[in-house]
Amino acid sequence: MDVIRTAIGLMSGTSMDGIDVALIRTDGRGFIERGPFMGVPYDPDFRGQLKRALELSRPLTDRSERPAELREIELELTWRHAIAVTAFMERFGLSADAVDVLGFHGQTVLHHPDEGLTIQIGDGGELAKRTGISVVYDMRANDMVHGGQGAPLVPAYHAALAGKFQQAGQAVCFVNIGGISNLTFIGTDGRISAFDSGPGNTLIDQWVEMQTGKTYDPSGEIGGRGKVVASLAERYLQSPFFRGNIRRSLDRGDFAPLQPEEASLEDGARTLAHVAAASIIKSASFLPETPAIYIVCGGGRLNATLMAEFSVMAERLGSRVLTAEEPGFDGDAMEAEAWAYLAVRSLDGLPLTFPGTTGVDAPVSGGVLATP
Ligand SMILES: Nc1ncnc2c1ncn2[C@@H]1O[C@H](COP(=O)(O)OP(=O)(O)OP(=O)(O)O)[C@@H](O)[C@H]1O
Ligand SMILES: CC(=O)N[C@H]1[C@@H]2OC[C@@H](O2)[C@@H](O)[C@@H]1O[C@H](C)C(=O)O
Repeated sequence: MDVIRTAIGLMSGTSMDGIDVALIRTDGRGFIERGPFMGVPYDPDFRGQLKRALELSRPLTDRSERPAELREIELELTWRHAIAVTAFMERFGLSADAVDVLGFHGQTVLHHPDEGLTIQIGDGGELAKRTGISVVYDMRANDMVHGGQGAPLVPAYHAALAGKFQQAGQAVCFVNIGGISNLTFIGTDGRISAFDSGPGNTLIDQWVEMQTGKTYDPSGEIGGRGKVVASLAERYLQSPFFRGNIRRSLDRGDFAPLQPEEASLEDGARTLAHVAAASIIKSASFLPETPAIYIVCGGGRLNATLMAEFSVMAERLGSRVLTAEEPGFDGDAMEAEAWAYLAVRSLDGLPLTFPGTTGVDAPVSGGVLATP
């Protein structure tokens, strides 16, 4: 029998809004028992430091390079993860020896898949030392070495969750609407097809923050009061990214922010919510078939304006749209759970990525193990 391990996944995503912490028990294969979840938001000062890390990383050409200021931010990020793990274990009454492994994503500061360069800051060795728990980190690099785009990695977990839909003969597509959105299609025959689908919340967040100081559009209510400016929407939707399914993954900076003079606050938020929804539909045209069901995860599912647009577009094409919670998942915890799952797979040398997910030449494992 395969070993069942207890793993905690740690995700600091492209929205840079905080650390998601989730626990699962899994054999890294078909057995998954989902445990508790906790979100630890970043304060504005640290969000500022992460934005600075993106700037500092722009000129880097070697993924291990750490200019002094970037290294300081990396250590601060790592310590914040250690504090988040400790708080999580205290809250849920767990001791360090009850957890086999931490799956540590770190923070993506640069992602140029066409150049084979992806950089995540986060020091796995330091995290293992601080928490007393083994850490699997740097899970994207080996995929790139083998011809993949280094993202998305969550599809292996989505596929493991999709069993019940497969048994019901339904082709299902997970949609993660984070800073960037990504899709995982699982056919009735188990076939996986996955890729980033376009801008998610990042453009909306940047727009709302620039105009109001709020970091996002709560429930999509600002956008809900606006109208779509077709010419602006088209500017995004005519991007070459949507013309072919060659580039499977995106960088946070691939779509330029809307400029303040280009729209009113409300119309800008509405237009960008429309762009986020339409991007998913455009990219979904490259899936092997139209999914019977979309399962929506990530913070974007809480933007009612975006969700209303997406539901209308998807239903017109014959698909049903469910939030992750409707079939019993947790849309906030999904990526952190996935990082826990991938860490366990890494320990067992199982593939993390597949030709149908990152475009890697053949299924490969990945991740680096650090012990306390
Ligand atoms: N209540 C809410 N109403 C509207 N939008 C929300 C709400 N809560 C979160 N969001 C949006 O979700 C974003 C965070 O989503 P999430 O945590 O899924 O992204 P991420 O994991 O950082 O990104 P990625 O998946 O690209 O790595 C926020 O930046 C915000 O735009
Ligand atoms: C390079 C990188 O960090 N990419 C993220 C980003 O955020 C969403 C999308 O773009 C996805 O490709 C990926 O994250 C998820 C967790 C993944 O790898 O599956």
